[in-house]
Amino acid sequence: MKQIQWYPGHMAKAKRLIEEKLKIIDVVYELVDARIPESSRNPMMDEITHKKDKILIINKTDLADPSLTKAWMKYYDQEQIPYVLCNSLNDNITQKVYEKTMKVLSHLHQDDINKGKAKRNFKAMVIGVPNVGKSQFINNMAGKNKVKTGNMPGVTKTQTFIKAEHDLLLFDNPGVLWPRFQSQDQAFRLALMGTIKDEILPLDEVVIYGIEYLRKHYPKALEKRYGFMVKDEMTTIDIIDMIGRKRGAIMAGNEIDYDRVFNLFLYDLRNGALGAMSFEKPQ
Ligand SMILES: Nc1nc2c(ncn2[C@@H]2O[C@H](COP(=O)(O)OP(=O)(O)OP(=O)(O)O)[C@@H](O)[C@H]2O)c(=O)[nH]1
Repeated sequence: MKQIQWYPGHMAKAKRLIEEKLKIIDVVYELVDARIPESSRNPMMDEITHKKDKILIINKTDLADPSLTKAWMKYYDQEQIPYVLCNSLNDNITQKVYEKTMKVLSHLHQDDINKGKAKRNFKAMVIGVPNVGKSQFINNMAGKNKVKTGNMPGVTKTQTFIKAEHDLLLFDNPGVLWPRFQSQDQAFRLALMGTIKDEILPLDEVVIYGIEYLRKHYPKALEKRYGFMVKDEMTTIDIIDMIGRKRGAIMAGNEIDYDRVFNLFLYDLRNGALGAMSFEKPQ
């Protein structure tokens, strides 16, 4: 596979906007996808946020493999990186995010007390690569449906400032950063999760990568979802063909409609229809 160069023009602008806003914020919520926690981090995060306090928000935990999530918790504990596990879609996350924020910012709180200042409302900013759930997280924290969400990379556009519960102040325009491509695996993982646009990598290669990964790590998931036995002698293409036949993705002449198979497989994978699974484990 050729080296992927991906640094869209608007990302340079996004970086500048983030740096501008950071001047007045107290803490960065760095959102990542629990299924690929490291691959969905941005390589320039530390450079952009300098010494700002950061909390890693490990989002979409409902879609991730619980045993691998445990391994990541151990890893981040060892690395002394403060984190919160979130399912922004269904859980009430405000309390735990608030508690972690107070813990991480206790030095600011103490400064205020020492200087005899009134308790301030901490200001937070959400930053993350596309499609990790930044808008959903903010909606959840805000307690009302204010931000538009969608399963398409790059939908977050509007800009306002909102008051979340517990008097936390949150920019409702999250900082969108580009993901990194340091290896082929990383690029494929990001493509599988819908973090990069489907046009960036060849869709057939992404789907083949996904099916081979599932076959190795979660073979039962394929069988359960599509209703056929994955036999040892089957090639990846055989599996794709079987999914097509089982799901009726057939064109005239009894040919498999590969575009439909690719799209339905990726839809299933990204939305948890194949079960909770993760695509990366700590090194
Ligand atoms: N299952 C599950 N889905 C989630 C969670 N958080 C967000 N989503 C879904 O993931 C998709 C992307 O969420 P968004 O909030 O639009 O993501 P974003 O990071 O703001 O995306 P961009 O605008 O592309 O930067 C949407 O379909 C959300 O409903 C979660 O914790 N669990």
